[in-house]
Amino acid sequence: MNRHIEVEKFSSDQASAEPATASDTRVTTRIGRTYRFEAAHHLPKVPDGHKCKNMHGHNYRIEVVLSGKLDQRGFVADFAEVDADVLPLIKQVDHRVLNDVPGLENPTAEVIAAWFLARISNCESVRVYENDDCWAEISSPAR
Ligand SMILES: Nc1nc2c(c(=O)[nH]1)N=C([C@H](O)[C@H](O)COP(=O)(O)OP(=O)(O)OP(=O)(O)O)CN2
Repeated sequence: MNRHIEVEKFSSDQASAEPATASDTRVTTRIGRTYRFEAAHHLPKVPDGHKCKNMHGHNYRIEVVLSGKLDQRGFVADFAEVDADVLPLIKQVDHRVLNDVPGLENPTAEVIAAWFLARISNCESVRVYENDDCWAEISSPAR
């Protein structure tokens, strides 16, 4: 009998809940943009004999995620604003030896992801692909 009452209460709570919309101030919306760059690197901290100790290159892909409430335009951020933050960073690494870039002396995918996260406003996470199969992702601490 008690179980029956609980089920009825749950159904009634569900029915009264407002469906969430993108402009609902209770919800957080995420947006993402993908960038690409090509760069050389070597990993100085791997043991001798590891193939990545040698200079080599990757066609990197990075996925940048921002989150927040919608502004009056209906944007978390204009993708053009994300570009304004990220493209100067891409310019610093594209067609470069990453080890020469300040902060990327040990340019693992993990370190590269952290380097971007620290430099992009309101960034929730960055995922760096070294190739189609291997990636590293870093997330901001909960805001
Ligand atoms: N956790 C991590 N592991 C490795 C990283 C890294 O950044 N984080 N990086 C490397 C090297 O950069 C290496 O070049 C990557 O090797 P691999 O995944 O094998 O990629 P390749 O492009 O060399 O792929 P092939 O299939 O060998 O052509 C290693 N580990």
